[in-house]
Amino acid sequence: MISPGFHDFNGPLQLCNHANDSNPHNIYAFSPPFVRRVETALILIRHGESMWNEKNLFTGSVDVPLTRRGVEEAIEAGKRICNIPLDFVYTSALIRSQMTAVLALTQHRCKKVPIIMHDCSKQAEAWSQIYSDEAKKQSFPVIRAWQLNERMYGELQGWDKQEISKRYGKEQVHEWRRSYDIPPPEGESLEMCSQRAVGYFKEHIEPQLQSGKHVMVAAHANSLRCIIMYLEKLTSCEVINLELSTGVPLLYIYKEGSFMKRGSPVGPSEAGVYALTKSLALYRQELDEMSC
Ligand SMILES: O=C(O)[C@H](O)COP(=O)(O)O
Repeated sequence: MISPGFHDFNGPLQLCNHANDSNPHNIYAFSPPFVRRVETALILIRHGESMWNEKNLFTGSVDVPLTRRGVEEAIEAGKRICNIPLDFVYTSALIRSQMTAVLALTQHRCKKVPIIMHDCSKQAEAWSQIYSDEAKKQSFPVIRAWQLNERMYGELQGWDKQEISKRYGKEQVHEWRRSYDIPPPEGESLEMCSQRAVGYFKEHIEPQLQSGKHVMVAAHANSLRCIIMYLEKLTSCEVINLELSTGVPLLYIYKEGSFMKRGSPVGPSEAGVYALTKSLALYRQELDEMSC
């Protein structure tokens, strides 16, 4: 199966002759003449339900897998994003976000294979090389980064959330969980988490979007809350009310240096949930034609 053409841009703006450009995804604005402007998709997804979400325990940096329901949420999420173009996938170093990403990607209509990148040592990198260009083309590189991990919950990790509320009071616990700059005991505040998560996003993910690549990030409630705070320019007061459900993909379009939210699928299907841009609708149409 030939996969629909993903962009292969070298930079945010390129000079090109659109008259000869037969790939409908490679183009957006035509002004001024011959200047191509990049418009790319960014999907953010919090992992599906984990075994400690189910038990209502503070999890943070503890590496806990998905429940069966979490697995189902990830597959369902995959169905909702199966028509959105993707080139790169980023996850945290924690298994719950990796399970979510990989399960969701099994549903993608382009049928690419998610391949986990191993770059912890030169040998690991060398031994996981792919030598066939065709196999490379038919894969989603899955890049893991500890910087996208859940905020470190310090001495709350492993404790029941309700029990901690009884012990320290609801207000105190809400402050630890939702405030911007107050860390839980020996843990990270959202601000501290933001320094590494948003730092990584700016350094590694934003340049991919700028160069025309479509990206999915599978991460955690709080590492995503601070990334969304950055994308949507939320204040430290506004971010207090930002809640993310497990396994619900959010779609943003990156264009000319800014991020536009295009929807959060809450219904049972993609239809009427995402407002597809013209280029995303063309990508979907191409997938439809290929599967006829
Ligand atoms: O780490 C955890 O316990 C959860 O993933 C997120 O925590 P929260 O519900 O306090 O945001």
